[in-house]
Amino acid sequence: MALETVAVLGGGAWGTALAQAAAMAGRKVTLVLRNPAQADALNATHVNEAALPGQVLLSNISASAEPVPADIFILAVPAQATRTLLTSLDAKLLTGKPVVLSAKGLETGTLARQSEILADMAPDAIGYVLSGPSFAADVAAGRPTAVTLAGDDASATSDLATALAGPSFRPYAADDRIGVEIAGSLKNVYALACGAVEGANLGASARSALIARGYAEMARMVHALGGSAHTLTGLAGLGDLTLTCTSVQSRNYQFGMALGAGRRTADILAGGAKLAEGVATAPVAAALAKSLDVDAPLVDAVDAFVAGRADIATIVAGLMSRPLKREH
Ligand SMILES: NC(=O)C1=CN([C@@H]2O[C@H](COP(=O)(O)OP(=O)(O)OC[C@H]3O[C@@H](n4cnc5c(N)ncnc54)[C@H](OP(=O)(O)O)[C@@H]3O)[C@@H](O)[C@H]2O)C=CC1
Ligand SMILES: O=C(CO)COP(=O)(O)O
Repeated sequence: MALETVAVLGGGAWGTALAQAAAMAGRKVTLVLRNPAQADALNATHVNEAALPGQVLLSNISASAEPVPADIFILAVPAQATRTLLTSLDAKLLTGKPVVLSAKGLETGTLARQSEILADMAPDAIGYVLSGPSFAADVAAGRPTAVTLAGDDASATSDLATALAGPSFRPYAADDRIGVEIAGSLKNVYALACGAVEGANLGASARSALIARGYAEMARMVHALGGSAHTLTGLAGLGDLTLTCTSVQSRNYQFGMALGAGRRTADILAGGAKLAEGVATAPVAAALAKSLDVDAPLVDAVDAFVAGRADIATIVAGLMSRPLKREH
């Protein structure tokens, strides 16, 4: 199958960075933005100023306000917008094509993973998920980055990884889409918690405890959904969990810091906060855990905290007074 041309649907920070990564890999890339004026400006300046200010994009990237045919599609809109985006597309465009899902979140209402949304909306597309420790600014600037790319067919996934790999962008092929998607979605929820720990001055020890117990919770969830907990030892699991839960560059971490400092979710959102996927995913993950009968006290705590149902002192007291148990 030809893997020469790439259409990236969604022109925010991540879509722009993935367009740059694909261009560095030698592909001919179209970045599809929904705003025609933004597409025109990008074609004129080779900068997507709204998404990655000042970052010059390679000349083999052009922008379009209309979807175009391509050998590879990459979807890079927020998790809650993926279904809307797919609704607006002619599904025939995606028939038989690799479609790389790069959003990290679970859908409100349906509890669906991104690949489940794709299967629902474009069943003839071939779904892959891409996730891992990768800030858009790093990828676009050509700083070394490694991610997981998971698909059902090992040989096709390796071919796709090869088509997207460049000198600074290294996708590792994998086969557990469930594990990769749950890891990418839940790490944002735990990053909110870790940011809150920093915002409330609860200490680095508490943050590391959250990371480790969050990892255990993720593993229970992945196992219950039929994925492999082993996936979590990789880039999409441990790699991204560590990055997002310890870095003030993370938007989820920043949002958590604001919450931990005493601000309310509605006020932070009203103040024009950047996208923090964990805010929408926390209640979905809590509902999913409940539906699977998985013990997920941290997801439940973040859900309650973000929704304003409990303050941080009450949440910490609740978590610390849970019955003692064996670690594994
Ligand atoms: N930024 C990062 O470092 C990384 C992000 N991700 C993930 O990528 C996803 C997107 O994040 P990111 O790009 O950073 O977010 P941004 O907020 O930077 O951009 C989101 C983009 O999606 C567009 N969009 C929203 N709804 C639609 C729609 N219905 N149709 C078409 N376009 C739409 C927006 O368009 P408009 O500007 O017109 O509103 C905007 O360009 C998230 O799930 C995130 O977790 C993953 C790894 C790294
Ligand atoms: O997913 C990311 C890095 O891997 C980006 O995290 P934030 O969305 O929290 O900035």
